[in-house]
Amino acid sequence: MCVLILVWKVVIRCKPDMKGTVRYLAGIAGQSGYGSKSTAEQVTEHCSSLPPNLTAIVTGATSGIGAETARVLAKRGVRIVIPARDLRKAAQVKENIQKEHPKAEIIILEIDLSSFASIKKFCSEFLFLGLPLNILINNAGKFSQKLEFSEDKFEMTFATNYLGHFLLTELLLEKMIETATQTGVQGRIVNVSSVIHGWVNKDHFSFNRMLQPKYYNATRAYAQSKLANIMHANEIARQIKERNANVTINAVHPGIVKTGIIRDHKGVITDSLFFVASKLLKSTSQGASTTCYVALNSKTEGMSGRYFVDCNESRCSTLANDDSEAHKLWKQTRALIHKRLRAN
Ligand SMILES: NC(=O)c1ccc[n+]([C@@H]2O[C@H](COP(=O)([O-])OP(=O)(O)OC[C@H]3O[C@@H](n4cnc5c(N)ncnc54)[C@H](O)[C@@H]3O)[C@@H](O)[C@H]2O)c1
Repeated sequence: MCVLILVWKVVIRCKPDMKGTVRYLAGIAGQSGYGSKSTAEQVTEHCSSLPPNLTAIVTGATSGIGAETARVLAKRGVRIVIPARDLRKAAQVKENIQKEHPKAEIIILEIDLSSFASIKKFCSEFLFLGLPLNILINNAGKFSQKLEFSEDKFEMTFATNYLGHFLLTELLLEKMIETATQTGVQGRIVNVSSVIHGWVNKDHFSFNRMLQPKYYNATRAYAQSKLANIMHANEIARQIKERNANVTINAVHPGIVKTGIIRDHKGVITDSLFFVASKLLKSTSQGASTTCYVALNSKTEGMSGRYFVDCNESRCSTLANDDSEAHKLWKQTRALIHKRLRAN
């Protein structure tokens, strides 16, 4: 019974379109030819002759979906930059990838995405290397069980998942546009969101309350940050289009994947329930497929400001699709971050 409720909550309630739900549960491929069972390797199979010297930054690549994304992109010949808090874990990921692909070029740099100062330092260090930047995967994610505040005094889940990636994208966007202009290769940004963004309605979407909530609800904070990830992608896509630049930005839901973030979500999933429910979850390779599809597959070239699930374009919530709300959120976020940076 519990498992049925969990499936109902996570899969059915979160999926705005029933056709997508049926396709997901049955593992049927969608229009793209890929579906919920496709792996990251399968969706990048045709990418063996990519342009040389491609560089990707993959946040949160020390575990789960990010580690698999980094592995598969490296396998296709992309140079990988791993921004990591835990340098030992990053070194382990690098070693694992290079065991499989000895020629893989992996660079590790320190970052804490919940700290503006750390993000600025990472970006200066990366830009100092003089490398091109073709792909940015905003994948790192946090699901804080209790109310915690970041170094900059913002709620931790929102700070890590949204504010951090907002600043990272802002500081790297010009480099991506410059690389795309010089090489003629389209730059691609992927914001890893979640279907759970649909749980947030307009009443709960107050910027100030998200930064410093009075009554903390872990699931709501996570859902808000994931909604903000989609709105960020939509707004930046609009701005890039206005500039006529050759960079795309999209948001993805990776599926419900067997990773640390799900295991840590004890509020909904107890240990025994996790064991049963894990049989229904995607593997990390399936979980990384939509990110890799949007980051590398030729079928997504030129697509921007879209939302993908199971390697197919999908519908996101009405609020996530609201252009004026997205612009408002972008303005508020930018003002807040710059005020904080000036004060530091
Ligand atoms: N697993 C799922 O079912 C699921 C579903 C929907 C969305 N997602 C999203 O997928 C992404 C990847 O998560 P995952 O499932 O692989 O979980 P995970 O816990 O294995 O990976 C999260 C990664 O983010 C990194 N990270 C967290 N806080 C950080 C910080 N302050 N600075 C730098 N790095 C930080 C962690 O070190 C880790 O490498 C997340 O954005 C998550 O919200 C996951």
